[in-house]
Amino acid sequence: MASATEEGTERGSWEAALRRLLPHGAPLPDDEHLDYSIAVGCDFPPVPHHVSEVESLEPRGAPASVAGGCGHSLPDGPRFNRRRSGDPPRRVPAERARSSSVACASTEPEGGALRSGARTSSARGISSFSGSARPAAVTFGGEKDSEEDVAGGATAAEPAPARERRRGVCFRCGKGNILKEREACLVCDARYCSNCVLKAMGSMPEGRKCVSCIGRPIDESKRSGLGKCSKMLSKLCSPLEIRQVMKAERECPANQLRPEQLVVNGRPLQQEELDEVLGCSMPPQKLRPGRYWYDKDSGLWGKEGERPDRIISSKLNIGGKLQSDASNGNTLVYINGREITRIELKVLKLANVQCPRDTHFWVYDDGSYEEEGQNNIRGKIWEKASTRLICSLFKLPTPPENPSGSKEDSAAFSVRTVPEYLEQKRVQKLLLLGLEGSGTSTIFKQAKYLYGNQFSPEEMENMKLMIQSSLYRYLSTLLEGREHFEDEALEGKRAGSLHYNASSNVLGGSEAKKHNECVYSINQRLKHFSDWLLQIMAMGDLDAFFPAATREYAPVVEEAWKHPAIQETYKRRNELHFLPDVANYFLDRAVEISSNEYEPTEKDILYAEGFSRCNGLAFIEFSLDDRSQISQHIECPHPQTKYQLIRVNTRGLNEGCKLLEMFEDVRAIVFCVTLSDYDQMWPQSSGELCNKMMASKGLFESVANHSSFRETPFVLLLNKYDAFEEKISRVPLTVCEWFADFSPVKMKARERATVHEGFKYIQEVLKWDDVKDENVYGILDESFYSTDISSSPFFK
Ligand SMILES: Nc1nc2c(ncn2[C@@H]2O[C@H](COP(=O)(O)OP(=O)(O)OP(=O)(O)O)[C@@H](O)[C@H]2O)c(=O)[nH]1
Ligand SMILES: [Mg+2]
Repeated sequence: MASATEEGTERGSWEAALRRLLPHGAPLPDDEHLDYSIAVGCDFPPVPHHVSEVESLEPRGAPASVAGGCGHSLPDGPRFNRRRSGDPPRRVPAERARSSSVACASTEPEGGALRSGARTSSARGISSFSGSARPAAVTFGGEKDSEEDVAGGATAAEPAPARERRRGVCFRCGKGNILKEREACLVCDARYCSNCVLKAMGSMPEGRKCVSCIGRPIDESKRSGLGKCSKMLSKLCSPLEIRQVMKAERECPANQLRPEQLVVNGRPLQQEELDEVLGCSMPPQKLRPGRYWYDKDSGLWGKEGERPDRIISSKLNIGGKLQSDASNGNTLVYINGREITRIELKVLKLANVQCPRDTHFWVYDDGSYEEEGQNNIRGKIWEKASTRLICSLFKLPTPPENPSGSKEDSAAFSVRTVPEYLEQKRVQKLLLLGLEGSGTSTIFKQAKYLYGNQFSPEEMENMKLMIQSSLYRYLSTLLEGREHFEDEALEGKRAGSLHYNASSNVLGGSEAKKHNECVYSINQRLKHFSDWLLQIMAMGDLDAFFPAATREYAPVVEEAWKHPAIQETYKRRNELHFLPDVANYFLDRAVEISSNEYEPTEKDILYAEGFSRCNGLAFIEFSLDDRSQISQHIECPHPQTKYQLIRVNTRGLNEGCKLLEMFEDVRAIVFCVTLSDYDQMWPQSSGELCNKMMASKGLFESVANHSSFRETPFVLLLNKYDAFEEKISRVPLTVCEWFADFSPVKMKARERATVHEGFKYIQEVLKWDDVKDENVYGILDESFYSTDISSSPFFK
């Protein structure tokens, strides 16, 4: 009853107001045909004269905040939003319309809001944003506006207002579908379309937050995305604005961790302790609220109950006393009082540290260690490269190679902000994989040359032996092919002459010889050599004969290679599936290569198959020091981001790819496929031959489906494009059934420029992956970013 009376009064008053607007005596339009006026906000060019400004109102007792905030320009959408009697209350869109009908006083944060529609590239005073109190704004009219607009009085610890969510719908205009990009509020996760985001977030003094969420703490799941710009925002704002907003997002006090959120060695931190952790030269990365343990002497740091996660600066006075069960170890071996975990013990043993049960070690921050009470340093744990590699494989931390104790470094650190510093310290692991012959070693070697790593004398020696022994491998493939072609040719000959022989009856000695020889025939001496070599190859004993046999047989190798029968065989190399196209490059110089004095040139090294004879695991670290075109608009990893390129020999990958479990934490997998393999054959594990491209596909699928890489981005490199181009005119692509939907990166591993471009491309993929990091923007937000790599300048 009461509401019916209210509605009657409301109706009477707006009718009276309308009557005053209409010409005298004009009838009121009936409800159904009533045409509402719509006022739309627009940005006019600035007027040349000064327009006096109205002081903002600060009504006493009025709620001091606005939902769906706005800047100076009028928000677009209806100014009047009158509900007709009888209409059901609209849900989310109605609330949004209400917030857009709110008029804002001109008290936006200093520097001005990013204006709707128009982009301003003027610099904004970020320092004045940070932590400044929220400006008051006046609200007019809407029913119960104050209910959701309480941020002005919010304290940092207050939870964000719950918002009604509808997937894919913009929280402000209510439009959109799940495929459209949305920018999310770091506090309440409200998502806005590109038309509304600047209106809803204003000038973003604390980064991407709705105006009503300013001053509130961020949703912790979004912490790792602080300061990482989205594609959407980078399109809407100028690079300068982006930099400032992202800086504010990273550095404003409201977005920082609070000390009590961190419990170290069982005790919550005080503000000074948190400052000490964040301000030290090696702070923990991606710090999130939680319980941690910290070993002051070694700098080891980890989550409570877990193995060490990293090494941070030592000697920080933070938290409580380190407990023996801090990492939940059960090995009866102790480091600085903490019982270490099984994995740590394993690594210590691999590093040749004697550690029987009940050993108590003191370990210092440089890795030197001694047994408790013995006063005798026994060595340094992380000194050897092999130990560091093992640690990185088992995901155990190692101290930086160049300890940052040096004066220069600490001075540099102190002027940098912590987030910048953290970006720099990141080492992103890239795993390089591919079927044998796919060029992984060549890319690895190119990366080594490109990014300033030298081959050690030991590696050079290995390479030399590898090249020398490969001569025999190539020759044996040719000799085997020769035998086969010879048999084939003689059989044909015999079959052809059967009729002739039968009629002529007798065959003289020279005639018989003619019929037992063909272009593929060789003399007795070479035949002996051929039989010997093929026998060794069949037994898989090639390596046992080298380097001893190398020099001794070099002239025979040369003679065999130059023999017309072998040259004829070489002409049919397409039929010899295991003869690589570099065979002639090395066989032409058999004597020179076999000599003791031979030193492989850079070209020889790149042309050689593989990296070393044992072809095990290899890794290098490098950083890309330039910024690509794409990264100009998107906040990207610091140019000093380090990459660790790990190359694994795929021969070790059989048996369910168990080895791959060690590489769970790689940031990306670079999988190489040789384009020119589409007509090659390859022996499967059963020994049966199959198309090599299909074998590559099989390996790719098994790696891509491996449980360790569910979230890992893959980059597919289609390699040996030059060989492919040459082949495609001769052999139709249709001989292979696999050419479906993938996004290729073409690569000529022998050309440095393309390898460099390739790595820059990989860098971009990682950046996109960072941007879409689901922790940051919500798991279901598939629409948030676009990885349309065809827009990449590196996509050719
Ligand atoms: N034509 C051509 N040959 C290439 C290219 N990249 C590599 N190769 C050659 O292909 C052969 C095999 O390359 P590798 O780098 O050994 O490939 P891999 O088999 O993945 O590496 P390993 O498993 O260590 O042997 C070598 O002779 C390379 O010189 C390329 O882009 N074009
Ligand atoms: Mg190889």
